Order: sequence, then C-alpha cells, then structure tokens
Amino acid sequence: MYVEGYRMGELNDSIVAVENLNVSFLSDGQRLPVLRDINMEVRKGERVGIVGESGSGKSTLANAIMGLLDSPPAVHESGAIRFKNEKVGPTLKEGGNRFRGRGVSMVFQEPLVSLNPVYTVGFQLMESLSVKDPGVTQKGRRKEALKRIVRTLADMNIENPEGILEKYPHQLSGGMRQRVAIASALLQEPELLIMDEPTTGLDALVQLKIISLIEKIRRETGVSLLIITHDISVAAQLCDRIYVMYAGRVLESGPAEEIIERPMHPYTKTLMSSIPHGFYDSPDLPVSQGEPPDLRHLPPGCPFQPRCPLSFEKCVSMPPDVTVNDRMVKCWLYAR
Ligand SMILES: Nc1ncnc2c1ncn2[C@@H]1O[C@H](COP(=O)(O)OP(=O)(O)OP(=O)(O)O)[C@@H](O)[C@H]1O
Repeated sequence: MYVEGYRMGELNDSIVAVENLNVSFLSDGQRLPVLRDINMEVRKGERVGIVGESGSGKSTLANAIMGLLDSPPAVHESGAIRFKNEKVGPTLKEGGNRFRGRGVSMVFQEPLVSLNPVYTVGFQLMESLSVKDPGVTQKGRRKEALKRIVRTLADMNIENPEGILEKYPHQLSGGMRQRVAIASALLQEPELLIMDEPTTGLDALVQLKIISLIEKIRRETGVSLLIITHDISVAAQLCDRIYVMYAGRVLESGPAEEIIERPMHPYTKTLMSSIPHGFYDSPDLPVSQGEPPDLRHLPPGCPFQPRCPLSFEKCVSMPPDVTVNDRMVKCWLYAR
C-alpha cells in the first residue's frame, strides 16, 4: 500500500504506523464505524498533526494507538498498528496500555485525566519517572529522582518547581496543569509524545506559551510528536505533516506547509476558511453549513458530500486515494 509516495513501514525511521485500521463502537446494538481505513505514520523526530472537527475520530485514533480501546464498546474490525516496524498486536484487546514504558506517552485532552486528582504532583511525577527507571524511587536514589523532576518542571517554564510538588492538580491553574501533564509524559522519556488538544480550553496567551513550549521540547529532546487538534492553525504552527480527518476517515494528508498554502480537499478548505483572514491566505470557499455527520447515517460515497459546495454526481461513490508526490487526497475532483 502506498501512502504519500512511499511504502509505509518500509523506512527504518518509522516510530508508529497505523495500517488499514477499522474500529467501531457498539451503540444500541449497532456497530458504529468510528475509524475507517486509517493509514498514517509518525517517523523519527517528526511532528504530525491530526486535524478535524469534533467527532471526526481524532481521540479514538490516539486511544487506539495507545492500546486503550481494549474492551467493548470498542470493536477492532481490522488493521494493524506497528511500533518501530514491529506489530504491536493485531487486535486492540492485546494492547492494554501496550506502550507503557515502551516509548509512547500521551497527554490527554483534559489534564485532569492525565493527572490523578487524589495524588500530589510530586508523587505522580515520581511514578512517571519510575516507568522507565523502576529503581529510581528506592531510598538511596530519591534525591537524584527529585532533582530530575524539578529540572523537568523548570524546563516546562514553571517557576519555583519545588513549590508545586506538594500540591494537588486541582490547586493549579489550567495552563500549569497542562505543563505538569507534559512534564509527567516527558519523564517517561518517550520516543513519541501524543498530545490531544494541547491548547484547547486555555486562554489565548497561555495557548501561545504552550505552543512555544512544545516547540522548545521538540527542539531540545528530538521527541516525535503526534498533535491532535480541531484547530488547523495550531497544527500549522506545530507540525511538519498533517492528516485531515472527517467522519472517521483521512480525507487529505501531506506536508503541513503545502496543506496550509494549497489545501486540496473541499473539507480542508472549509477548515482553512475558519481561520481569521490575514493569518493565512484563507481560500475563498464558503464555510459549509450543517451539522457534523451522523455516523449512523453516513451518505453513500464521500462522507463530506452533503456539505460540500463542489460535490457532483460521482461523489455518491467513495473516491480512491489520489496520491500526488507526497500528498494524498480522497476526492473525485482530483480522480477524474
Ligand atoms: N465510548 C464510546 N462509545 C460510543 N461512541 C463513542 C465512544 N467514544 C467516542 N464515540 C463516538 O466516536 C466518534 C468519534 O469520537 P472522537 O472523540 O474520537 O472524536 P474527536 O474527533 O476526537 O472529537 P472531540 O474533539 O470532540 O473528542 C463520535 O461520534 C463519538 O460520539
């Protein structure tokens, strides 16, 4: 299978590869297809963005990669996930927290999910540190462990890091919680850090600070990043490559710069047109009205077709992946 001009998993710098993944959720006795034929990859040192509206399946994809969909209502229909070219289980059931200590950490959408409300920040960071280095919590090494924790918190631009170790997560501001959650993930020394909506719910100034913090982390640690966001401008600022998701499918992917400057899929164009003018050259396509798709009643063919201002007869059948150099788009406009 060709994705973006190269064979997935063929390069030895692949960190995580998702191949033809199909996942459903059981709902009212029905199988709701939430991820459909997903192919994506994060390579060593890359910053990859998954972009799409609420409900497009971004978090489900991240959870599938993490092995967190290990029981109903999630149903693994088909496909595989590889970590450094090694299959990490043909079924999601094999996966429960499959990456813990193995190189992938996740910062969840709401930092209070990443952080346990009943333990102090210091206790939780010590736990994170022991994922990679189980002996670090032993008596003789506590001083060294504390030093590493304080250094990592300082790297997150937290002033007076010692002062928050005895605090509980709810005693911190939203921005501070996000920094602690990122520190907790980094203490596990991951090769891939997945961040689900890292800036959502934070005020504009804190968002900017978190974005520059993520850039700094990438620069200084070389960690690969998978950024999940509904905000294409966040992906534009942070990512090298972008996958655009809609109704559980990837409709477009390619280098971030090209997607931002020359979006191909009409859905990507509508996402771009929601960015205020002057920030980027928003394409002149009206934002499509209408609700996000109901996965129970997807139209035949392209799922975006009912909202697409450019749809035509062919769109009632599913377009193939059209690959042009390192870009992929799933749209009949390019398959004619
Ligand atoms: N546990 C579940 N049981 C049934 N359906 C679910 C479950 N979790 C998610 N879904 C459905 O799967 C679809 C994708 O949800 P998902 O949270 O992955 O989307 P998203 O793009 O991350 O959106 P958001 O940013 O709002 O979380 C949605 O239709 C959602 O209702």
